[in-house]
Amino acid sequence: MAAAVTYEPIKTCKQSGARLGRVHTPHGVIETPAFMPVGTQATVKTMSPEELKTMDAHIILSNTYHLFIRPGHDIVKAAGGLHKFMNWDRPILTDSGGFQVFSLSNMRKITEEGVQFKSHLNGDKLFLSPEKAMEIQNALGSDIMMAFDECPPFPAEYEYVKKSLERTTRWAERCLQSHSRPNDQGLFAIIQGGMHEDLRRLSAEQLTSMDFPGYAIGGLSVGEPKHLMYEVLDYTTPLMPANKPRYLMGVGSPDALIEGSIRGIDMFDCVLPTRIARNGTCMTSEGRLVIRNAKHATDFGPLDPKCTCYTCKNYSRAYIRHLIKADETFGIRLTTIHNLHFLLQLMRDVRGAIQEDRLLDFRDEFFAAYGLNDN
Ligand SMILES: CC(C)(C)OC(=O)NCc1c[nH]c2nc(N)[nH]c(=O)c12
Repeated sequence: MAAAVTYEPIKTCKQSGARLGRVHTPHGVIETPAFMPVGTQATVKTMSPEELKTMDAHIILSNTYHLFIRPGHDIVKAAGGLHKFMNWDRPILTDSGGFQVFSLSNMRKITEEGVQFKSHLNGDKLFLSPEKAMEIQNALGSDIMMAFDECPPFPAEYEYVKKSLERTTRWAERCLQSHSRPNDQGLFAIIQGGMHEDLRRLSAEQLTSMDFPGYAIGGLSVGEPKHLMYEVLDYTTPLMPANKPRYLMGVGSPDALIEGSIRGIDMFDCVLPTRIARNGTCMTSEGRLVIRNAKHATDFGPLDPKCTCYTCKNYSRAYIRHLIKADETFGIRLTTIHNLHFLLQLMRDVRGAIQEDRLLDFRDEFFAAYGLNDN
């Protein structure tokens, strides 16, 4: 049966305190710090598993809430689980659905028991709870499962955030109890607490006392200024066990991936690269490039001269601009391949810089070329 999910520390960067590691899972190893492409509905939009392997993605993310409402976790289970269903034999992390319910569903009622809400697809009345979220994730068979939490809105009242994190802790306890895998294999808890140091500390202490295999920081990248996110990381990551994976949820942009790695984060996920690709915005070593811009109409060079991805090796800005303007599907496949490769390559470079004890120098070099205020 499935092995546990364990963290193997490899090295700490002498210059920055960032760390190199490996997360071992039943479906393989993840070199960290790592970026996880998001495949919300059992596909990283427009990408085949082979293309994801070509760009060396080690793990992808999928969503409990989305697969629960469509096609239904019973169908995925009948297919042999999510790996088989989507033909991906490397690690999968599933988010627990709590966050999606709070961000997607308009009508919802939160009680101690769980969350009543309406499907954003057809308005059906639905209910998610810690037990239901674990039932769904165990049916999907993901390697890493997230506890069912509440991500409070930003900004939020101190008292609301406090009550919310305490319920999130009680929900995490219930996830542990209802997890069908022995010794909570692969179940990560999510530290909440908003932008308040004492509440982040309270959430971390309550959750680390339950000894989960891994810990995430939720409730960030919710609209707060970047410096505030980094401040929360400065005092929250040291509260997380050094011998367990640290996952910063919903992050992020190139600068946030570097700054988060410097603060000891091991895993990141964000829809940014795939989402902006669909409107033709590309991340390049000189900053963002909006391919629809007329100046690219006769530019027969690659999106990024420094990039080695399939798109940059074979197609020009002029051609990609044409496809995007013509709303040709191949166009967003090419921009998606490039953006995902760009972030996966960035993480390879971050790991290389940690290996050479020079991550702060790397950050300065990257920002000088990319532009400080990317988001
Ligand atoms: C607005 C975006 C999505 C960029 O970030 C966040 O909301 N960041 C927080 C976040 C992302 N995914 C989560 N999953 C869960 N269970 N809990 C969370 O708090 C989060």
